[in-house]
Amino acid sequence: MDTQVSLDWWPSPAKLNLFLHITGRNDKGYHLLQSLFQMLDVGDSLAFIPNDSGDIRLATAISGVNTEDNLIYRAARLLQSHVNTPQGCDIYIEKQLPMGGGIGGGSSNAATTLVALNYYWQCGLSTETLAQLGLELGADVPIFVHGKTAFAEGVGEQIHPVSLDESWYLVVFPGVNISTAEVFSHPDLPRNTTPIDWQHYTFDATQNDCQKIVCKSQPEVAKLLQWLLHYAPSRMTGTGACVFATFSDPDQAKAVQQALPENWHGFVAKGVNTSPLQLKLQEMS
Ligand SMILES: C[C@](O)(CO)[C@H](O)COP(=O)(O)OP(=O)(O)OC[C@H]1O[C@@H](n2ccc(N)nc2=O)[C@H](O)[C@@H]1O
Ligand SMILES: Nc1ncnc2c1ncn2[C@@H]1O[C@H](COP(=O)(O)OP(=O)(O)OP(=O)(O)O)[C@@H](O)[C@H]1O
Repeated sequence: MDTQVSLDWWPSPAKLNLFLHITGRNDKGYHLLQSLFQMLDVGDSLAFIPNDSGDIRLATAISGVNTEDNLIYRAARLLQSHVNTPQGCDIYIEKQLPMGGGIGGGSSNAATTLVALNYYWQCGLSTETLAQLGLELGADVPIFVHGKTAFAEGVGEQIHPVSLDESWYLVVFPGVNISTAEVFSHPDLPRNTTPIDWQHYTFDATQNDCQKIVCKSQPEVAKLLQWLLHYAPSRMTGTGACVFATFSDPDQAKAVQQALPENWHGFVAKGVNTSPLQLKLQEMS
């Protein structure tokens, strides 16, 4: 089979945390957050060929990630056992997003897998049920299943969709990977930011509570942030390492991208209120 022409690609978009406040911890030690998740129109792509054998096979390997640990494989297995289907799948991956960048690559891949296989295997699960299932794989999976730009609270499972004005983002990876678990276990991480009323959100009155300790332990992130701040309002996303700069005009974002020093790689993306994954699902239904 010529897979190049016959594969039907499903988008697996990136997100930005426009702000990230840590307001406490739950009884499992997980951090309670408030965050504004901005969906982007850029990301990875996945394609699925269902089979009757029940095997889940990753046709494309991700360097440094074992199949059993890959969130795509784990999402497929989780759904398969939840609905007890005899069906399996071959899964193709076009990876674009840097791993450990704070832009949600792995979580988004898991969400796309749940949504697409729910469609192909005709499981009939609701978006809410898929989101609850996704939470078993990672805190950010539910938000990607819903596929809406949204305020999120709790560990990311309480979601309030919002409609933001059109913005463009230059997202830059400083070339260092950051472990989410390490940031959350740092003794100096602020953990008691006063909760805000998300309906009165402004960029200037918010922050990323992880940014200070990451900038201290990874000077390259601090350097990148200082560089971008000369051009536009900028902030780290998630637990790093990517930093984004915000523009109302895509040409300005592209001009700054052109000016990036050689060791930093960035992409320009549009902020969207509905994710490309949700648009694909609507197109298929
Ligand atoms: C900070 C965010 O990037 C915001 O988008 C996410 O909430 C992180 O989500 P994620 O990468 O899906 O993280 P997970 O894979 O669920 O968790 C990785 C590790 O980070 C810690 N963790 C994660 C999320 C959270 N709300 N509190 C935590 O303490 C836990 O030790 C966990 O074992
Ligand atoms: N399909 C996948 N794509 C990317 N990473 C994966 C995948 N499956 C498992 N992982 C593991 O998850 C780790 C975190 O990757 P990911 O790209 O989700 O980080 P992130 O962008 O920091 O996410 P977040 O913003 O949710 O914290 C990787 O280092 C990798 O070991």
